Amino acid sequence: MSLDVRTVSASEFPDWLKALKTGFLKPPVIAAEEAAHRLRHVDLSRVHGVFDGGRIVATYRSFAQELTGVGGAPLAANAVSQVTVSPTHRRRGLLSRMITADLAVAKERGDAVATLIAAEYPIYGRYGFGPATWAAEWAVDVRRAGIDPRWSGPEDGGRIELVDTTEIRKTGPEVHDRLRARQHGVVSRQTRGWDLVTGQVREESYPYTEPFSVLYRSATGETEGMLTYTADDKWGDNKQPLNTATVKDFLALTPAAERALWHYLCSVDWITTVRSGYRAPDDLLPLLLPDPRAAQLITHADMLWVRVLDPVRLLESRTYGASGRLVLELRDGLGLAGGRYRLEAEPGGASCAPATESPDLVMDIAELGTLSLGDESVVRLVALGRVEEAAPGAAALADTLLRTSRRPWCPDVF
Ligand SMILES: CC(=O)SCCNC(=O)CCNC(=O)[C@H](O)C(C)(C)COP(=O)(O)OP(=O)(O)OC[C@H]1O[C@@H](n2cnc3c(N)ncnc32)[C@H](O)[C@@H]1OP(=O)(O)O
Repeated sequence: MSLDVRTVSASEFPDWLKALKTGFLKPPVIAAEEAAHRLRHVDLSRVHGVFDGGRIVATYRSFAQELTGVGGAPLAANAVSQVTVSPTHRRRGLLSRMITADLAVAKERGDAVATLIAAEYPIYGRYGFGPATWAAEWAVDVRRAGIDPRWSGPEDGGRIELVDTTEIRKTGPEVHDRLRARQHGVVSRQTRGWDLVTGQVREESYPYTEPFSVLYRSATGETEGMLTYTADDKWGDNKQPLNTATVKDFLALTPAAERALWHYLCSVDWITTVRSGYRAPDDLLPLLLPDPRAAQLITHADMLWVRVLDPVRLLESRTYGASGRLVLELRDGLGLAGGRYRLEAEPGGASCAPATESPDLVMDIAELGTLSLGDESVVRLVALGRVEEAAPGAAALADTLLRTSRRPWCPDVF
């Protein structure tokens, strides 16, 4: 029987969710209320399923997103999510069928990039995605960190306030939007995401524990940071506290807010371990501790993957720390964004246009995705054999132009 790839109707959506749960190894049941809530937050014209007779055996969804590029300009992104193929139908090319069709539509629509968080590293490179941001997680042994046990709040005139999650639901989106305007790698967060992380909507598929919530307000009263965390209420023998605080959401708009919120969390009485959640690999956390070795790196892995659809828009919309000219030859097996482009970059702006002269650098489109947010070194990619340096010195010049002093960060999993 032939397999039918098509969009899903509202009445088919609960079955689509069951197929999604099957692919993600979650119990394949869905409460009517959860299905109804999820339905309100999807654009069904971008929800695809593969039908085998009456059964949905693969799921795929994309949605409109904004990704902050280097320098703060938003890029229109096709966010790819909820990709599954049931174990009965794996490795017959179903993912390839769904994603190649969707990327072509995204290109047609004019999206600059496609984005996703990869469940497993080896899946998406073949479709032109490259890892563009990385995430690190630390476990801090608070007792060894050397923080002054008498600390009682920021010394810079700022304040840390405990608030209810209803306040986070109100204030959080604005903090996130302000962060997005200044931090490359951040993606827009969906309303449903805010409802779930603040417990406004409870679903069986999203186990929720009410977190502790704090805001950092600067000396002038501006809200410049928010933190939510849970604690596990654990005690050891001999009545010693052994509590782990786990960060759920940590958004800081300024270094002062970032320092104050970490200092606060590492100073809560009874907390002996802090798990940081996924942070940028150059987060201030380890180095702001008097003894950075108290922070053990427990995760270091790829986070946001980017698939460039429009190299001209990507390269013209970002800022550059230096001036230079490079001709890039991009190879694209899906025929969406390949070609030769001349980039003329200056701190004040850049132009990028199709070119005919010989290239300085030759790479697959996935490598441009990896370089898209300024995180990776072209010199390193040349050393790995993933970028060809056709003109001597071009890789070093590209690093001077493309890399950023602070690393990109994507706080959201979608
Ligand atoms: C953005 C997100 O939603 S991430 C979530 C992704 N989903 C999951 O991880 C859930 C569990 N896994 C699955 O549902 C499926 O295995 C999928 C969706 C990852 C792959 O679906 P399939 O239909 O089996 O992929 P498809 O047959 O199109 O494979 C295309 C190619 O990718 C390769 N591939 C697919 N999945 C994987 C994987 N997990 N690891 C390594 N290679 C893989 C295939 O071998 C094939 O290679 P080839 O072109 O050299 O022959």
